[in-house]
Amino acid sequence: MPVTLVTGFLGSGKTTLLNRILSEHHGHRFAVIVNEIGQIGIDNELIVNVEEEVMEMTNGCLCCTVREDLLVALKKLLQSRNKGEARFEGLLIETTGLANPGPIIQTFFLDETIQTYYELDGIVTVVDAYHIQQHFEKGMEAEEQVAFADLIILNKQDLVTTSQLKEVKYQIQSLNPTAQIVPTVNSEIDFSLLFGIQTFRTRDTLDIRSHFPKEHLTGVQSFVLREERPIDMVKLNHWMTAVVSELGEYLYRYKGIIAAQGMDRRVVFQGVHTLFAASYDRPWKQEEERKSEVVFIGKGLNKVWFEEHFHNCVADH
Ligand SMILES: Nc1nc2c(ncn2[C@@H]2O[C@H](COP(=O)(O)OP(=O)(O)OP(=O)(O)O)[C@@H](O)[C@H]2O)c(=O)[nH]1
Repeated sequence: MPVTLVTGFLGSGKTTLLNRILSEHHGHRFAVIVNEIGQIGIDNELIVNVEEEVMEMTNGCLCCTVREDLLVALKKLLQSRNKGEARFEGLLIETTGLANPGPIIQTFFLDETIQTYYELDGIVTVVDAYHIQQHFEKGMEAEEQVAFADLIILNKQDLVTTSQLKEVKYQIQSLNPTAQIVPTVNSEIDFSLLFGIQTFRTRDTLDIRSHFPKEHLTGVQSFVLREERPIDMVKLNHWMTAVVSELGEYLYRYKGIIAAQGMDRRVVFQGVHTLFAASYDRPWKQEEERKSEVVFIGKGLNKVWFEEHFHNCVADH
């Protein structure tokens, strides 16, 4: 069961998106888990025509206090699916103003049942094109949310001019060079884009979309490390373990394709904060240049230091 995490700043258009998913006839059935701080739960009244399964959690912020709740909700959904009470082919989890998706992601890797039945597919962030500048400037968690996304729904396109939209797109892409950006009005996105993102599996290319990374006001930046010589995986693993334990808090996202020494397959490695995983991917193609490329997105990172240490992971160095 593919699972998509949906996040975004207050008022950016998440509920609008979910309502569309739940009410439009698109031939797919999705289950939705929503989360809201406080007693009066989210937009339950707003979630109309609930053919799909909606579960609500009202126990505070999803990222810190209710992981157990999430586990319970996930299992409940599975049970009702197995009993034939609910039919769905994908799950969306809506989170409120999430700054660190790590604990939620972890939930999908730690529990055996969950691991067997669910597959975390990707992270979608809804951005308010009109207000995002303000959110960035005030140093709110909007930058983090943009930084860890795989797909950005750049909503409220109707409220900005073409040149403003272009500027916002440029800013977002320079913050997160690998995210796909889709401008929308009323979160009207092609639903097929929300599933099958497959970040947490492997992808064919790294899709570095921006070649002009820059440092943002609050110190969030991105950079790409490249190496043409084969990498020693033991050294890389050793170094990355130290990096995430030291700097995990500041590392919003990192993804890479590694050409490992003595390995005919590509190694894909990626992580969010302290969670990182490496896996074997397809074999290198004959005509393909075997090189390693890793994107780091984080706060206050010293690119030169990263470069030096990455180069130290070269085999026989
Ligand atoms: N002009 C304009 N308004 C929009 C658009 N998308 C959503 N809105 C409006 O913006 C407001 C907030 O949208 P919601 O979908 O409730 O946003 P949300 O992210 O769920 O908000 P929270 O639940 O507060 O986090 C609503 O009044 C929407 O009708 C858009 O593309 N253009």
